[in-house]
Amino acid sequence: MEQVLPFGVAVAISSNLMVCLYFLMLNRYHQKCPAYLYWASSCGLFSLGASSLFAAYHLFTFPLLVPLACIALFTACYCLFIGLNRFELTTSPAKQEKQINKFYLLGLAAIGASTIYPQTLNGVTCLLMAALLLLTEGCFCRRRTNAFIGYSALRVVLMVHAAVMFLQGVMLLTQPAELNMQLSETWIQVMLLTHMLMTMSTALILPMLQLTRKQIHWERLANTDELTRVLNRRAFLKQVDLSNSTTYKSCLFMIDIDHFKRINDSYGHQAGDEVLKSVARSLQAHIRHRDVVGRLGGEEFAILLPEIDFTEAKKIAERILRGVADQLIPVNDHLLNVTVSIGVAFSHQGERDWDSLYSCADRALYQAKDGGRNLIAIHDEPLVAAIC
Ligand SMILES: Nc1nc2c(ncn2[C@@H]2O[C@H](COP(=O)(O)OP(=O)(O)OP(=O)(O)O)[C@@H](O)[C@H]2O)c(=O)[nH]1
Repeated sequence: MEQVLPFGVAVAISSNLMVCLYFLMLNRYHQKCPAYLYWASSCGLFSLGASSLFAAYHLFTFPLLVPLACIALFTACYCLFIGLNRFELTTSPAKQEKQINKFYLLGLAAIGASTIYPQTLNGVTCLLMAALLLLTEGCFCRRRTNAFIGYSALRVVLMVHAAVMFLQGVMLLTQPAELNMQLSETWIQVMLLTHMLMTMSTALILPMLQLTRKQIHWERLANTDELTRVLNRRAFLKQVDLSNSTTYKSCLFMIDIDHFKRINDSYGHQAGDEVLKSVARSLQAHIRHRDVVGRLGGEEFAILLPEIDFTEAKKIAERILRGVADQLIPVNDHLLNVTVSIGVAFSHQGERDWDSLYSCADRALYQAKDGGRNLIAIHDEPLVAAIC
């Protein structure tokens, strides 16, 4: 029996331990992200399980060492899933976690049962680990993300690890008992090396994903109007720029709540805020997927509608006018009813830049206000009578 720790096993165990320490350090700096702690546990348990297995086959004959090592290895995969789940990589974290918890308990029972036939223990554990890794991969494969490359790399590593575990499991279960011992050693080495690959890549990928997530969060905060949750003026103008560079045909709605000052004066500023929120929701409910709503300031909103023709734009403006007028907004035990006026301007072939489109839509808006409010005015067209 070889008593010296093979080089591959030693490297893999020590690198897993190093990654474990690295995640523990990250956990200290990101206390609000428990994923790091679970990942550290996963690496630690992997090293512990693998070195216990090695010891059980080469150093001691303590009967419980192999089952305990198998439990540590299986738990390492479980921690890996929980870490990813807490990192919000899955679509419905609570539901997924419940299902995996059940699978984990069943797995522990299966490991316990296979101690009756000790030669099946390693094989069963391998298969259970492969299944858990595949379930983990399956849990977040449908997730949409901006960090596509990072997530794809993570998925590939998970799948490779699962495939290795599966093959090892099948080999261990189908080989005669006398070859099992030899295979067990190979198993420990391959398993450790694939897990090392996985922990190394996730050690690089996870902090990168964390950074991307924070960036997205800050960007969203900077671009959103705090009260109404639509784009703020700056972000809206950025969208206009972007749209101008990709489309020629666009339309702008300028929308202003009628007699909004009266609402503030009669019901208070907070009631006014509720009205602003309701109107913003109503605008968003009546536009197309690619249209963009922004709050330009006060009670003035704008909607940019790219690639739209006259008839469709008019229909959307009518829907908005009707939708807002039909809305009953609960405010201070009252149900308020507000209306908006809409000014519309088109740039059919890119003939108008933003300034000219804005001033045309703004003039149309004043026309709608002058015409009696709750109206749509289209620039260069006769005033549209109240449609609703
Ligand atoms: N509650 C609330 N009020 C705001 C906010 N921003 C601006 N206002 C108020 O919106 C009101 C705008 O009033 P005006 O520009 O006179 O227009 P209006 O009363 O809507 O009248 P018309 O536009 O002519 O129909 C002012 O009283 C502002 O104080 C806000 O964030 N919350």
